[in-house]
Amino acid sequence: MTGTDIASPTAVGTGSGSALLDVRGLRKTYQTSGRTVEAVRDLTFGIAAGELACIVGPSGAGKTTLLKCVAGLLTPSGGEVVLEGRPVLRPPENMAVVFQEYGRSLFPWLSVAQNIELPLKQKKVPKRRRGELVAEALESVGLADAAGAYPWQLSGGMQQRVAIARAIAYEPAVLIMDEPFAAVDAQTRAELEDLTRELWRRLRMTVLFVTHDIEEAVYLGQRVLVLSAAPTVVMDDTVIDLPAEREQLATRSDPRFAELRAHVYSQVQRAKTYHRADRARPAAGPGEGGDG
Ligand SMILES: Nc1ncnc2c1ncn2[C@@H]1O[C@H](COP(=O)(O)OP(=O)(O)OP(=O)(O)O)[C@@H](O)[C@H]1O
Repeated sequence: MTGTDIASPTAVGTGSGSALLDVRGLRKTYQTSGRTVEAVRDLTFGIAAGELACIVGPSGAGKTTLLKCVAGLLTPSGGEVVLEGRPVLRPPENMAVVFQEYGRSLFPWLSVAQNIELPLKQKKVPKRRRGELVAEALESVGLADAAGAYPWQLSGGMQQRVAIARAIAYEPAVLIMDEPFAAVDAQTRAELEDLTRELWRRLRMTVLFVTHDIEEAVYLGQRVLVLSAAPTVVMDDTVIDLPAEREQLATRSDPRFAELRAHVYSQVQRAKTYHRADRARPAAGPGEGGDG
């Protein structure tokens, strides 16, 4: 399943039946005005309960397509996504998504607290419990004082904290994050990365985190999956064997961090041309096990 053949980073098996989230032979082809775009060719991997897995890949690799299928927002052309043993056919109740575009994901006419409370109302959480969850979530992201503010009164980084608070208040089993920090400044980004890891460890959620940023993937993840250029397959799947306690300066200057970053970087470079080079060869290797 993996293109990892160097001695250092550890390759892991994927697509196991015991995973909380299983992506099995996923395919997605878009049909638009007579044009056919094969976005995802064959994706098979599994995410274990409580795991924090990062996904990287070249632009246009199909990361968003994958996440939309996982979140039940898009119907696959083939294969399936299975969550807790059940096929995902619509947005699952126990999943929350944080998108990059925080500006568009929060309702400007609702206060911060009301934004966080809205999905809880839809989930029919009793009023008293809703209040507790909103307060706890705001406290967790360091925004206890901003409950009554409106999103447009907050900085970009604060708005993204609200989006994270809304996701965790929902108490999802799986948290999907689609390039959530791409639009914030470097300092805020580092803080939000640490917040993500802290919340993940404390709340024991399963997190699937998509990013363009290889360093971010290695810093955050327990595991990094590299997708090829579209039509997409999983090219590489590497365990990030850094200590669980991560710290921006110390972790990033760890020689092991540099090795892992170099490995993932080389895989992403390979991913960019994978299909061009692969066309001449029969379909095999990374991604095998799907239905092609
Ligand atoms: N609605 C659509 N109709 C037709 N083609 C689409 C549609 N959405 C995505 N695609 C195509 O599918 C491929 C994968 O797109 P996708 O947005 O999933 O990639 P991505 O890895 O998320 O990209 P980026 O990193 O640039 O955000 C691209 O070739 C894209 O043009």
